[in-house]
Amino acid sequence: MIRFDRVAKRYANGHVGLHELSVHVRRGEFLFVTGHSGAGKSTMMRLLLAMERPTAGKLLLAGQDLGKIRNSQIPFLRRQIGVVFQNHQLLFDRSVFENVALPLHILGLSREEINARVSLALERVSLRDKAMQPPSDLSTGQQQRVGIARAIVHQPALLLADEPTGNLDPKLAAEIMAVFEDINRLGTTVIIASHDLALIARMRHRMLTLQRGRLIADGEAV
Ligand SMILES: Nc1ncnc2c1ncn2[C@@H]1O[C@H](COP(=O)(O)OP(=O)(O)OP(=O)(O)O)[C@@H](O)[C@H]1O
Repeated sequence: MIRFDRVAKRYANGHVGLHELSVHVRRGEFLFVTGHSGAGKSTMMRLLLAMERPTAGKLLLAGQDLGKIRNSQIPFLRRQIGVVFQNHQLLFDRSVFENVALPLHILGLSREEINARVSLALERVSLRDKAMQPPSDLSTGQQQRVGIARAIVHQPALLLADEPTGNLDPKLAAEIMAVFEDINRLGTTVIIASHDLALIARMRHRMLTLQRGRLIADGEAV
């Protein structure tokens, strides 16, 4: 599904985000990306979202060459991707339902279709009973699950998460990871950037380790 072929990213200020990264991610995989601050994790995510372009090499996502993608094609690319942030960026003056429905309004779906898809997404994160409440009534872990529901409501093939458990205690972090595993079991490819090696080691998935923009390990965490 994703192929980084000697992809490099050098920013305009001369900082190097990635040096010649070569990685293949199959459809349906669950993958962690780890490494110290500045290792290149967010650069990988931004390249996949076409927020940045490679300065060398070739990056393919579902057959599309992201080095050559036209700006007009980027919104279509992003419809295939869901993104979860550490700071879930919910709107506190709207209900949980309305927060999750936002990406669907942008797609211009009918009211019935929106209701059905939001219900399904809230079901996946076990929050159907909270639909009409504002996010401020929810716990931190529940708010993060609303962020995940919003990221999957348009049924993306790929889910990216950048430090999704950064603010959570270990028990809540493990619960959030279990939600990602459930979503992955339904066929979505999941890529999670995380510093939390203890949590990653318990989960037994493939892990890429980056160091100063270079891939230094690729395999199950031990
Ligand atoms: N927009 C930018 N402009 C210039 N340099 C950047 C930019 N974004 C990242 N970099 C540089 O690229 C390198 C990799 O940064 P990146 O943010 O990808 O690392 P990271 O592994 O996600 O770190 P963190 O865990 O702190 O988020 C760093 O040297 C950083 O300074």
